[in-house]
Amino acid sequence: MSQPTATRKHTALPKARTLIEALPWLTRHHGKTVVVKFGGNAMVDDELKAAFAQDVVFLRHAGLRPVVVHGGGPQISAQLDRHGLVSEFKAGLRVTTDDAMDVVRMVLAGQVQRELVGLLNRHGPLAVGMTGEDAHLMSATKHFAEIDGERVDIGRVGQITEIDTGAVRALLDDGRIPVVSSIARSADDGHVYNVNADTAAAALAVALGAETLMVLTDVEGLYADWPNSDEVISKLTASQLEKLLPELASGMVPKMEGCLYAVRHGVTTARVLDGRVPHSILLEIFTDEGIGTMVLPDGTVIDDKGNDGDKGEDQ
Ligand SMILES: Nc1ncnc2c1ncn2[C@@H]1O[C@H](COP(=O)(O)OP(=O)(O)O)[C@@H](O)[C@H]1O
Ligand SMILES: CC(=O)N[C@@H](CCC(=O)OP(=O)(O)O)C(=O)O
Repeated sequence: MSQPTATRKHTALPKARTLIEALPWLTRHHGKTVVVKFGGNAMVDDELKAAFAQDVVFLRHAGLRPVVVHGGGPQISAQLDRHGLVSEFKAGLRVTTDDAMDVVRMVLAGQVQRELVGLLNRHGPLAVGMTGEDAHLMSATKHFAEIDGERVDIGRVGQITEIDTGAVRALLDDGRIPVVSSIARSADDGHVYNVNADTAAAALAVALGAETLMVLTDVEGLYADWPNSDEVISKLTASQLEKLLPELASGMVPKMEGCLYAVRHGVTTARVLDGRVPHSILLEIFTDEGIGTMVLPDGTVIDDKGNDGDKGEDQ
């Protein structure tokens, strides 16, 4: 019998290279908890939402423990509008009247969460939806906004006082994917509170001892000089971010405050990603590229090339 003279050229070989590129990241993140916040502004179309669900299921099958916290600001505003209620934001937070609270809860828990759970569960019996009310996941007291040194009443907006991670951990241990709406049970008056989803995601990441907080939004990352320039800050330390905070506007305020809180309380990296890019989660976690903005704890050395102790180190 004759021996083959040359190795056959397999057209699928680049796919193997892509898979192998992911190996160090698979090793690094195995068994780690990742809190992924999916912002309402990033839920642009059905295709993107389906790609988001695929990525999260991929993380789960790759041995990570993903937890989804979702937003829905634009969806809430649209529904309020249909009810003839106006949307007003103060210090980046929705002024939430009792009537608006009913709408917030209906849209987040009844629409956005249900849709994401449905998309994830196309891939198997994985996702379980919950709000902060379930099993005392998130308790809150009334939050007052601070504007120009004044304490301003913004209605039923909550400040998280306690997180009971028991139910989320039980779901993760059972191989499920918790999908959390940012509504908290009230620790002071028996009702519920509206919590900004970035704030909720950061608090949950800390309480779970997550390795990564990933925030998907509708911009490429944190712009150094928004809205004048599209230069994205690729990496910064907690202290560098703290200095920038007073210059930030609108939705970026709770987002970056959340990232800062997370890395100051044990989360290894907090990242802001462009949710409009299909499969941005996989690109960020499993490739050498790294997209968006990464916030690292103080003490991480970032050199001129933007290298640090994360991407590229293990190669
Ligand atoms: N420095 C900045 N870099 C990027 N975006 C910024 C910045 N400052 C303010 N923004 C605004 O913050 C928005 C993202 O926050 P938000 O609208 O709350 O999104 P999400 O629904 O994803 O939470 C961006 O679309 C942009 O308009
Ligand atoms: C208090 C407060 O502002 N809550 C937010 C909750 C939803 C949210 O945060 O959604 P995004 O992540 O899409 O912005 C709101 O009512 O819009």
